[in-house]
Amino acid sequence: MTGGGDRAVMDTVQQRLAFLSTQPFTWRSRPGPRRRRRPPLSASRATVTACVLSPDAVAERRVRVTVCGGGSFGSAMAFLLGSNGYPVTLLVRREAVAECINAERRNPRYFPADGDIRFPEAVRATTDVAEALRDCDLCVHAIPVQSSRAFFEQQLLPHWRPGTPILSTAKGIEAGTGQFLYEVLESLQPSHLSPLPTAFLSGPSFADEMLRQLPTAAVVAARDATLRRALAEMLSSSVFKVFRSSDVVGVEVSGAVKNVIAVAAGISEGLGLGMNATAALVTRGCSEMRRLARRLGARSVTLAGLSGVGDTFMTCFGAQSRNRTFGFRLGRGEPLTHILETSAQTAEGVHTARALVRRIGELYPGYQPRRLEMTFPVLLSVADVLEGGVEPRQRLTDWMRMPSGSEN
Ligand SMILES: NC(=O)C1=CN([C@@H]2O[C@H](COP(=O)(O)OP(=O)(O)OC[C@H]3O[C@@H](n4cnc5c(N)ncnc54)[C@H](O)[C@@H]3O)[C@@H](O)[C@H]2O)C=CC1
Ligand SMILES: O=C(CO)COP(=O)(O)O
Repeated sequence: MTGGGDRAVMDTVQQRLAFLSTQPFTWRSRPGPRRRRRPPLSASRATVTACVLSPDAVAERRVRVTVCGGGSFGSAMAFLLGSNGYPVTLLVRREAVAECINAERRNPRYFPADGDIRFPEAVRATTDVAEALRDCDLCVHAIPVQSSRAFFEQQLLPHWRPGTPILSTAKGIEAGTGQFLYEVLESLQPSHLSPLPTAFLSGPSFADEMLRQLPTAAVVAARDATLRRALAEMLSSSVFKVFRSSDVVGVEVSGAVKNVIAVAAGISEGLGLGMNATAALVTRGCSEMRRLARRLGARSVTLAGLSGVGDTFMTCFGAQSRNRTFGFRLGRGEPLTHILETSAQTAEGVHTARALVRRIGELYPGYQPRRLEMTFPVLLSVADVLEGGVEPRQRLTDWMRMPSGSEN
């Protein structure tokens, strides 16, 4: 900026900034047309319970946490909450894993043997579910979706103290029922006990990066404002930034659907179709995610947030994503059964893609199959490919030939 006009502009800007810095900041909402907020469908049906995590207990680190599931994300959650000073019990399935965690402070399967990552002293492990849940004030659920209902019914609920909040981190749809995990939890509301206070954590958060204490941001969704505030405070640290949301449906639907889009992105890369095709699939997949989630009552802003496009971008383009890797191997021509047999960890998108076919059919009852295919081409194509009925490349060719109207 050298001209006199530019200098005048700069002077004005500086004067304005100097003026503003002397004024107390007050937020005034701009008058505008009144918007009617539509509550998420199931929010209106849900019972909101009082939060049992008192601000004092949170601030004084007195909340006793039990993390169910000693896989990669359960370990990352135990590490995060233990590092934040809360006493954590990690419920694992194998005695040898519990012993290694207690003796060496590392999970033998997920912590590099030669690395220096160690659980803080606040974390201890057990295989005994009764012991793990006995004095628990907060239960963090990190077990894959397909095993969740059986775990809740057979292990968690018999030992659950009424009122103890459950924070779910699993992302997917139950194959047998077509239910998202928030719906599974709603369906389990024990009538003889007080309702389950539930919350959901989602967002772009690879477990491995959390263990290496790399900066991560996520969103915690709950219908109870006190619960989400307490959880956000417990989880937040200098490397873990937590946003809050009341849109449980949006956070849960996007967290599940992004795994299917990641399988599509992986297939595209495995086929060597190039970044143009992959970016197009991911973008259109996000439109389908938005359409489906809105149908279920989600808010658009959630789908544009961390659990929506944020996690979708990371999972679709991050090399360590298991869903993307699954799709990549499929695109390279490996048989599905072989990939399933040799995948050590959970790729939730596989079951979720198949369950979505049923769920989409239920949500759009008047639609003919062809119309559904035009409405959800990416999501339904992944299911078709996984069912083995169609070659991935053929599906993409079909999609390219479909009429494309306005972008929405
Ligand atoms: N790994 C990651 O970066 C992230 C994973 N998630 C979600 O967290 C959930 C769990 O994923 P991961 O920990 O990555 O999977 P994982 O495959 O690493 O581990 C799953 C763990 O669950 C345990 N498990 C399975 N069935 C069980 C049962 N019936 N009872 C007790 N334990 C059981 C297994 O023993 C295993 O330790 C998934 O829904 C995933 O989408 C969410 C965010 C990030
Ligand atoms: O959900 C995840 C990170 O947010 C993990 O994705 P993957 O299960 O594809 O590895």
